[in-house]
Order: sequence, then C-alpha cells, then structure tokens
Amino acid sequence: MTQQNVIQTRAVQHAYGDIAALRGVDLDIPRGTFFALLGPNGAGKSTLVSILSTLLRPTKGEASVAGYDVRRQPGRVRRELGLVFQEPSLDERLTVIENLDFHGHLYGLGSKERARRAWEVLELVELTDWANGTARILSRGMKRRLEIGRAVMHDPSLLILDEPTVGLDVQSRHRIWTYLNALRERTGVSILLTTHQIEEAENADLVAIIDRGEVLQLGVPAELRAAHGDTLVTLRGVPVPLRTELEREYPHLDSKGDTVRLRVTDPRPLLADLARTSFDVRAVSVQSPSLEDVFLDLTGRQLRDDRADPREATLAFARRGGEHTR
Ligand SMILES: Nc1ncnc2c1ncn2[C@@H]1O[C@H](COP(=O)(O)OP(=O)(O)OP(=O)(O)O)[C@@H](O)[C@H]1O
Repeated sequence: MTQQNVIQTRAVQHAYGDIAALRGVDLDIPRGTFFALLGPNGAGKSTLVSILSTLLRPTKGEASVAGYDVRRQPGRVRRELGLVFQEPSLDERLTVIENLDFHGHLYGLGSKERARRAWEVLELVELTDWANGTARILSRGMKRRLEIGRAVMHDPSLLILDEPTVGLDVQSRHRIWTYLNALRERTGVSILLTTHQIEEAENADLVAIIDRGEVLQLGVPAELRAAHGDTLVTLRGVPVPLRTELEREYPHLDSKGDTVRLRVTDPRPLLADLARTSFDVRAVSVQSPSLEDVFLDLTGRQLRDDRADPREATLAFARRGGEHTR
C-alpha cells in the first residue's frame, strides 16, 4: 500500500451477522485531503470509520491508514489517528488542560512535549482562558472544540470526525469549521469527515457518496454536481407568448402565474435563447445543483430520509460504540 495515500481500502466488506454493512469499498485518498463520506443513516459510514480506526475488523478486504495495515499493524494505525466521535468522550472531572495532558500521556509524549502541545492546541481552539476549569462547565460547542484539540495532541496524520457537529447550534458549527481549517493550514493534517449534512461535504476536497454499503461516486464536489445534478433556472415575469415558446422547447417546465422553472443540465443554451428573444422577463435566477441533487440522481431517493434524525444517529452510535469496545 502506498505511503502517499492517507487512506487506502481494497474491496472492504463488513457484515454484522447476515446484514451486509459494507459491500466492497475501494478508496485511494491522498495525504492532506479533506475527505467527506456523505450518505444517509445506515449507509455504512460508521462501519467504515470503525474499520479504519481498528475498532472493527473487516470481514473481507484490505485497509490501511498512512501506509499501515489495519489488521496487521493496528498499534501503528492508532498512532496515526485522531478521533472525534459523535458521543462526548471527555473526562468531565478533569480540567481542560488535564484532559489534554492525560491524552498526551496515553500516546507516550514526554512532560515538556505534553505541556507545549497542550498550550498550542488550546490556543488553536481558543480555550486558553479555560485551561484550569473543569471540562464539566464548558458549553457543548466548547467541549467539541476541546475534543478536536485533544484528538490532534499527538500530531496524527488523519483526523477522523464522525458527524462532529450533530447537536450543535449554527454558530458553534461555524466556529468548529474555522478551527478545522486553521488546523489544516498549520499542520497539513488529513481529515475524514462522515456526514449527512450537504453543506459540510460541499467544502471537502473529495467526497464519496455512500449508500447501502457501496461507494456510488467519488470525486471533487463541483465535478460531481456538474456530472449528476441539473441546474434550476427560474424566470419571473414571463410574458405568455414566451411561455408558450418555452413549453414547446422544454415540455417538462413547471409554470405558476408568470413564473417559470426549468431543470437543465447546462443552462447556457437557454440563457443564450433568452438573450436573443424579443420578449423581456423581469428576473432570471440560476441555481447550481447541490450534492443532494447528485444523491437523488444516483439513487432516486432523498439523502435526508425520515430516519435522518441526529438524535437517532447519536443513539445508534452509542449502541454500537458499546459493542465495539467490549
Ligand atoms: N452493531 C451492529 N449490529 C448489527 N447491525 C449493525 C450494527 N451496526 C450497524 N449495523 C447495520 O449496518 C448498516 C450500516 O450501518 P452504519 O452504522 O455503518 O451506517 P451509518 O452510515 O454510519 O449510519 P448512521 O449515520 O446512522 O451512523 C446498517 O444497516 C446498520 O443497521
């Protein structure tokens, strides 16, 4: 397996009894990448994360992290990983700095190195003023920031974030992304994010769309959108003769009053036609496709189904977490 890839998997399968959670996953993710695994509940994201973090062995296939094999070199793999799971995992009785120090100790860092790193990460996640307070008194968003800081204490190659912003308000989410971007800039750490939030995956360098244990598509978000999503063009104040003309050309258009909506793969010919016509329209808006549209195009289903409830996802992970660590 190449050292250039921070994550590499070959035909990885995993079954829980007769439930096939992963059905042959192949990934080559270069070092330094911000990689998002986007899929609905039950797609197989947490199973893949558990395999990469050596909590679960693949039923079949090979996987490596930073060049180390998850089956044969689990200790080396763990050294390369920083983990932030959905479930809070701080020791609430310890102070903020003690949480960091304890983690550094577990990873074999010397006391000077632990102190240096702890203050460095506290500064990064803007918790320096809270260093000596107990973790219990922190807000939910601050706890999450501390968990991220703790995960990078030992300078890992890959930071794994399993739905890290579930349950956080918009402002806290935003701050978390600010810190993660600063962290990437400073350290070049690779990030694996699992999410069913489109907005989070849109910022990734590479996205894998996963459903029912299979990677349906892997690529740069903009390319996936261009290849699979239709652009929505909305025209307002459309005169009746123009609408009739458009209906002839685009039989699937949707019209209400003098507003017309059309979904097209490439909006340019339509916009050129509009520029040439003698009729005026009041307003034209062009809305690019989202990764949600890509998922719909690939599966015929919405990404956010009825079960995509963050509370349910948290409970599901808590249940599985218990099983993994036993
Ligand atoms: N411990 C387990 N025992 C039995 N089945 C499981 C277990 N963990 C997961 N599964 C099943 O495996 C499939 C993949 O689940 P997984 O949790 O990996 O998906 P996910 O994309 O992470 O979903 P979520 O967002 O809900 O965590 C699902 O059908 C799930 O019900």
